Amino acid sequence: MPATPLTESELQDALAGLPGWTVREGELTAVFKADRARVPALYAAVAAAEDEADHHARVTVLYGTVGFAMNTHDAGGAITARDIALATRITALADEHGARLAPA
Ligand SMILES: C[C@H](O)[C@H](O)[C@H]1CNC2=NC(N)=NC(=O)C2=N1
Repeated sequence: MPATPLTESELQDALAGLPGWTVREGELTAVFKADRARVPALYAAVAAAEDEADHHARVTVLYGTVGFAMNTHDAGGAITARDIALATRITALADEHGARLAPA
């Protein structure tokens, strides 16, 4: 998958398909409310997806929430299709593990 920066309109189109994800300080970001007991399994599933994609998010685990943030270092920190693809996968895994988007 190319590490080509998305144009602004490409990014807006992609975000339209990723409810709850926003660009914050240059990173594609989302926060989910999660049952702490299910966080380890969610993280393991996300880690496997990251390794499969060779693309990694910064994962922040707080009491009751799990946050994900990423951009593409190989594209100088831009948001690329790799970020969108991983965010899409993370959203599905969060849903599978009972995690729900946290209110903004
Ligand atoms: C060598 C390896 O393929 C690269 O460093 C990968 C690893 N994971 C990555 N993760 C993220 N978020 N951005 C990258 O550019 C990236 N590059």
